[in-house]
Amino acid sequence: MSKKVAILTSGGDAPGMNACIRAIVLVCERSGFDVLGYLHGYNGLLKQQYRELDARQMHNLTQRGGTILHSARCLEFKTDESARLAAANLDELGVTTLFVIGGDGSFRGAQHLGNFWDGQIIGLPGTIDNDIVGTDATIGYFTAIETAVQSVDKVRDTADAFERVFLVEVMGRHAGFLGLNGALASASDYVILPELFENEEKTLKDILTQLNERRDQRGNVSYIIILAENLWPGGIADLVSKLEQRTETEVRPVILGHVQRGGSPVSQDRLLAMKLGAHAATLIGKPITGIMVGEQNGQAVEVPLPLTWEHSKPLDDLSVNTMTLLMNNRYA
Ligand SMILES: Nc1ncnc2c1ncn2[C@@H]1O[C@H](COP(=O)(O)OP(=O)(O)O)[C@@H](O)[C@H]1O
Ligand SMILES: O=P(O)(O)OC[C@H]1O[C@](O)(COP(=O)(O)O)[C@@H](O)[C@@H]1O
Repeated sequence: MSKKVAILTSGGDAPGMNACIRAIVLVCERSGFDVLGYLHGYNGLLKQQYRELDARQMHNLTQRGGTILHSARCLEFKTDESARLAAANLDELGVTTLFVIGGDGSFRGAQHLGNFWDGQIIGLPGTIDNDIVGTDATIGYFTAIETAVQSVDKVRDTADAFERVFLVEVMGRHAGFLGLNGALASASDYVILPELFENEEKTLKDILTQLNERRDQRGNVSYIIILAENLWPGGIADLVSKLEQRTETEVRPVILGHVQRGGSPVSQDRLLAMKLGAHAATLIGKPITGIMVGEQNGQAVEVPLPLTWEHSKPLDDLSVNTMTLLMNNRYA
């Protein structure tokens, strides 16, 4: 009997998930394995909702954003009862390997399932947040930076025309990777990130000092602040109003939101997705389970799932130092 493997995508979708599905399916097909795709994350696993996947369906897929398997959050999957049901459903279909493409929450779900299922479980890091330890980057992160940068470039045009202050909110849940690199690559003026945030007063003072210095030296200037979501205590509207009071000028907010999750994946995400997906498929049937396949320094690595979430992934020093030199601590 030929081996049967399954794939699901879970949590926040990320550009490149389709390229990863394709890589897994193509390698499986070469090896003569059957592949099915569960729909809507862990929901599909609980409801036995799936479709069969073969190489023909993978045509023209790499460049598509989103995920053909759909994604979802599934709170009930946290219960033991759900994990037992999922295990029974996998066994009923004869699935022996499950690939979970998602973020740290999805990996917790995979680990939970592993407590009740004897099959092989392999995670692949798919999230725009890049907040997964054990891999240099996650699938979707580069595209999200690109989208943020293109959006800020456009904001800059109108900000320049009016010499206005803009506050742009980016995603990232609790991680500043997207904010930091989006801010740097768009040559923004100031960035507020969860990892570096001290308090409201200090942040407001820093911004005021920098903006006033700029205005003293150059007259009216445009000024763009990048704000990571879920960070400012009173939300973006509160920061806008505090900045308007203190700068005595209009401040306009822009919330980039889910736009950052969409779009055709950039090459870096396609390549990462293909490399990780293809490598993961070569592990089928080997005595290794409960791991994430990641990339570190150009090498594929296999990392035990708990290590991917036990600690927060730190921002890299080079990016932070560059930001300090060119953005937050540059007054002229
Ligand atoms: N502790 C957990 N136990 C079981 N399942 C979990 C756990 N944490 C998350 N999940 C599952 O993973 C899904 C995605 O997690 P979430 O944190 O929303 O997204 P992401 O995987 O992108 O981080 C959840 O909706 C749930 O189905
Ligand atoms: O789509 P939702 O449920 O509103 O979730 C928004 C969150 O999902 C993300 O886009 C991706 O996060 P995850 O990959 O951890 O799901 C976060 O940046 C954002 O905070």
